Amino acid sequence: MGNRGGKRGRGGSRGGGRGGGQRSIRTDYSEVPKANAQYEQYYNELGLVEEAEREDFWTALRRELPNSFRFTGSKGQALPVQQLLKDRYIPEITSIEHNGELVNPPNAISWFPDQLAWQMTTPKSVVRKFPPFASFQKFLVSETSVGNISRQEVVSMIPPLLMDVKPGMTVLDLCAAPGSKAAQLIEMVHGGEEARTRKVVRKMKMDQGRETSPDGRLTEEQMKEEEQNGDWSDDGRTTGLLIANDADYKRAHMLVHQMKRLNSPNLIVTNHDATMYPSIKLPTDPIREGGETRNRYLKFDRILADVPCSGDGTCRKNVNVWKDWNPGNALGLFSTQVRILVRALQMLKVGGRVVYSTCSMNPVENEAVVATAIDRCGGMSKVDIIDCSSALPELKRRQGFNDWKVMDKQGRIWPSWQAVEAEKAKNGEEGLGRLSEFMFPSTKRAEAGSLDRCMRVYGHLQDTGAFFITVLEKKIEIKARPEAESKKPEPEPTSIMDVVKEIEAKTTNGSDPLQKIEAADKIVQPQTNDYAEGVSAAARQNQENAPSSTTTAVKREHDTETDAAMSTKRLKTRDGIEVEDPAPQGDEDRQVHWPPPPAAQLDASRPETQTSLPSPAPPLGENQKQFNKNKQPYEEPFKYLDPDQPDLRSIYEFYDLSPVFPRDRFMVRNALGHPSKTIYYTSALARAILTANASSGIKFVHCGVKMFVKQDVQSAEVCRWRIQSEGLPVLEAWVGEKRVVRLWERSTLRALLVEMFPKVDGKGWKGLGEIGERVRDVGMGCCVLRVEKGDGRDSFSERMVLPLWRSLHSLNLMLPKEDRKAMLLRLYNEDTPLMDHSKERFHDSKAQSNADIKDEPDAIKDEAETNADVKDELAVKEDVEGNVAAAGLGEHVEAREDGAGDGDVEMEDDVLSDGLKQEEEVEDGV
Ligand SMILES: C[S@@+](CC[C@H](N)C(=O)[O-])C[C@H]1O[C@@H](n2cnc3c(N)ncnc32)[C@H](O)[C@@H]1O
Repeated sequence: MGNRGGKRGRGGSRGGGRGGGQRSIRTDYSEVPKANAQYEQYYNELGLVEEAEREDFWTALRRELPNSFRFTGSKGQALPVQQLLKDRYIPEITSIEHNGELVNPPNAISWFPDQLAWQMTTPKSVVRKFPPFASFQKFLVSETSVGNISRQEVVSMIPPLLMDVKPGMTVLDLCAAPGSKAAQLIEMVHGGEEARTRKVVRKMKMDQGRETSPDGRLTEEQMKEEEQNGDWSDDGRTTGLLIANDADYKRAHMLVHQMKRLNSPNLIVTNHDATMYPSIKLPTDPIREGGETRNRYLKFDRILADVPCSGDGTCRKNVNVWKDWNPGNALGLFSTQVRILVRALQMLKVGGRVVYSTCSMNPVENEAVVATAIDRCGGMSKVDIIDCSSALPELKRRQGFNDWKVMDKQGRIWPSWQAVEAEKAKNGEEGLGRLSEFMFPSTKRAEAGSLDRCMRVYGHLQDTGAFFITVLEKKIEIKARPEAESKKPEPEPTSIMDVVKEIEAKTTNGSDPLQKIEAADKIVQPQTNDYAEGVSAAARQNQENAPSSTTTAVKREHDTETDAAMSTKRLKTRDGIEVEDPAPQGDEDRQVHWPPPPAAQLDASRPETQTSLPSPAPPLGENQKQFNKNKQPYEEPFKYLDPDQPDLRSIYEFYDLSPVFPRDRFMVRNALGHPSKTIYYTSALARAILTANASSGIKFVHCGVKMFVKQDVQSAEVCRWRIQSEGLPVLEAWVGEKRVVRLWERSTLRALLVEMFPKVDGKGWKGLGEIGERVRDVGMGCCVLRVEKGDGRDSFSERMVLPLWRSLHSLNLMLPKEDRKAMLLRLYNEDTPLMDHSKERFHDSKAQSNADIKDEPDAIKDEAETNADVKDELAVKEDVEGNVAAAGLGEHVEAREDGAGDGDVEMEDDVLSDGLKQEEEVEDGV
């Protein structure tokens, strides 16, 4: 069920739904009774599927969910991994017998592009435990941990596909944790990037006469043609952005963990309540510099609202749905879902798309939400439902409902709001309090008759979970009515001129009391507290149960942020009523979000310059942690380095970094802005956003790819900053030849993977084969190891780039151990133990000569540093746990005791890089 926070919502669950990390404890699926009278009665009476399909529908829902996974499409390296599945594991799996029958191998999902998504009928629980699957299971786990595979439920892959994301777009995922769809979205944002940047570099080298015969042989004309089609403005790097958000602090950090595998400099993670997601400021338009500065706000090309929901479509995986399903779950979430969708539509560009999705089958959480949100935004002339019936042609689906009934929390089923009102008048409100008019179909609303363009996917159609998806397009700028007004007829259109005329007509002599300006009411409707009793009750409950403890804090922060955003676009009438200044509406560079999110209470009396923004965290002493009023640790600020900063200059020089590579995107995360341990890199747009919103109160929890990490060195000539493997794909093409080592033979790489510190001094280099001489001469410090493609038997079919460290006596491939193991398995089908002879050598050398002993300890430290990521993850875990402890979230315990979902607790363990457990987290991707 959706993350409703409150007593049980934070980590607990009352259903099997999604939204709060709730998942069933690992229970034997077959042992759980799969019956729930209300669940079955409601959906049968609703006619969710036709009579003839009903049995198939319920039979599928009672069967354990098949296993599914997806290859990372944007990573060149993921494609050979996909090939490996076909060549090595499928033949292996087809020979396995389980329960006396041969196992069905994984099949590519027909409607997913490029055979990147796969499904197998054998449930995950069997693959995990049955010994003959051990090597396949190891493959899945290790490739998942390095980002080549994502374990994701099949139906969860649909919404991102329908978003039609193109590289260069700005995308927002409002409810993103644990991040399976966000991972899909960031892959799309990076689509084609690897090939583009390689082409740009090749062309540059050709222009400089350094490369005459490029592989790929792109002619000038071809380059020009491609340039017109792709995202080439930043030398082929994608200029797009994904902001992935989750209201739950702990889950936002899980999201970071999940997304980090994909190493994107174009990703920002935030931690806000999506119902009042703050407007994100952009840097002031340079054209206006020197003149009047006007605020600009980011609007998005694509937004995903994969909202918290009751999750009753996940009963094939979350067995608790059967036990816990009750109609109140959906009724209580309706209001939050509407608010999230309306806020998404407000932040969308005209012409942009919002995809609304749930894994619930209940029309109250689906069609009713879509209809209400469209209605609040002014109807279908403003927001249209896109007909996706011809998209993903092989995907079997059903149309959305134009008509439905609603089950109240006592299990009575109501055909219409009128029937509810009649019952209320006759017998009182008992059991009807949560119902609202907006949960029912209405022939009066503009969307009537169009809801069949919504998309429903059921379990029996292609052996999956169930999902609801709707694609909305914003036709023109909207002014969403606040909830309080939704029941009222739309006010007559009016303009600021009417207000001005009325003010003039009512000019007073100074002693008269100020009079009310009627025309202003048509622009700004006075807010009342409830727009429908039922909804307000649900809204109140949602407010109480708001996810995590962020809500109150966000509200304050957001109020002021919104205030600031609004201040330039509002006029104040003489009686103190604020009205909208229509002029800026037409002004293209002002991104106006109107009205403010419903919960934001604007304080009109506050002068524009005065804010109550959360004060930045005071400077911390080492190892000190400071907590905000919600007992969450302050996030370290994001500080960009001056391109001429001395550490950066030493980096440019040592690596002979091309001057073309941008130098103003390096960032550190500490209040002083000093490069002390790690230097990150972000895209230009991410930089613009982090800088423009540095003191806005927006809670940015992650941005940037680790590019350089500080390292002890053995000589003053060696750069103290080594290239981190995450950042290497972005940087490698721009590193000068003097720090590049090339490798062609499989056997050479194998030796570097197995032996952690092969010897290079003395005659040691001779044992390193083709790279021996080069590494002997390259000079100490970090280098780029380029693994090149070739045609021979001992050649590679894929190109790879890895960071290498040359120390005084040895070499070290700077990869975490999990990555080494994953590569050994992928490239050599080996589970060989890694060898580390450095300690023995260190002791030998210590016995022989003191002069030498500096080297190996440093090398050992290198390795420890190589695992800095693992350490960082532990730090995240500490933060997360600190937060949990500080906030006193006893709910986790309660959730465990009552046998409901303990997903969050389980997921924390995942952060410990325990491959098997990690797999569990990804499994949560619905
Ligand atoms: C269904 S899950 C999202 C799954 C995710 N899109 C994925 O594909 O992995 C819903 C998420 O919404 C978050 N959430 C709940 N209420 C929210 C709110 N008001 N604003 C933002 N996020 C919220 C929950 O913490 C939960 O992580």
